[in-house]
Amino acid sequence: MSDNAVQIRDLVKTFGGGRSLFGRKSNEVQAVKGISLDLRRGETLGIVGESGSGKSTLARMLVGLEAPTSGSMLIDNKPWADLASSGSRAFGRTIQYVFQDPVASLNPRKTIGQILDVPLKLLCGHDATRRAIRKRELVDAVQMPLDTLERYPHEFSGGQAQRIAIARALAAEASIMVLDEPVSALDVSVQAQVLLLLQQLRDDLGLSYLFISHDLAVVESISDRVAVMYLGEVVEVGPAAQLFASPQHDYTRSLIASAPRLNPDAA
Ligand SMILES: Nc1ncnc2c1ncn2[C@@H]1O[C@H](COP(=O)(O)OP(=O)(O)OP(=O)(O)O)[C@@H](O)[C@H]1O
Repeated sequence: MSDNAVQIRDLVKTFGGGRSLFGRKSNEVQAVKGISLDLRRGETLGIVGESGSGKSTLARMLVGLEAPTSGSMLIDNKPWADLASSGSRAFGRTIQYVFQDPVASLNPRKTIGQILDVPLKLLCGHDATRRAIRKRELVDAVQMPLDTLERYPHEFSGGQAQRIAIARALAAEASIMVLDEPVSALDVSVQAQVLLLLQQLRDDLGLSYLFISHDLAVVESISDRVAVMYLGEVVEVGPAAQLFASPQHDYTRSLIASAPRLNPDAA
């Protein structure tokens, strides 16, 4: 048994490279190039890097939406391949994904109660009575009023919709969450509230977060440790305060230098 929530070793993901119908070889893109990384239990590990550095590909592999080309992953001590062979239900019970665009991630034709019913029924197998109790607990956990359950996604602001998406992720009772730019679509004041909620939930429920963002200020504020990705590799990983105060890698230094809110000289 490992003490880590997630253990990643020599992970590679290559796209393309196959032959088209006309026999032409498509260009190969190595989106993830041999990453080894641990997410410790109870921590928030920030992942930063510019667009195209492979952050989302890494996230998608972790939650089973994409298969690795090679390497290994242990998620809550379960080998990735075992989760994949057990189907999406096994992934859903182990690791949950929260996306950037909360409104688009919620089915517009269903009430929030019906949306929360899906994981409660399919992943947890709860009966109607138990589901009704859990739904109340979930909206309460994300500090939304009870009548949320009867309303539709379009009735909520971006920040409220992200709280609901977080409630849906909590429904599965997985202890690991991959948060892919979860506050990037929100106003700064709303961002702070959602980040605070995420921190409270992590501490109260003993969750572990992999927190992906372009926004270094957000990552610095929420992360215990930070990993910096560049062209599919992790070039630096360390405690957040240390990494931002004395970055070791040239790429980390240039990333910090170009972030206005972290570097007053750049503004
Ligand atoms: N399905 C795919 N097919 C082909 N190439 C892909 C696919 N998904 C990602 N890529 C490529 O892999 C590389 C990494 O992309 P990825 O989306 O993981 O980066 P990212 O750091 O998450 O970027 P962003 O912050 O813009 O989301 C890019 O070059 C991208 O074009």
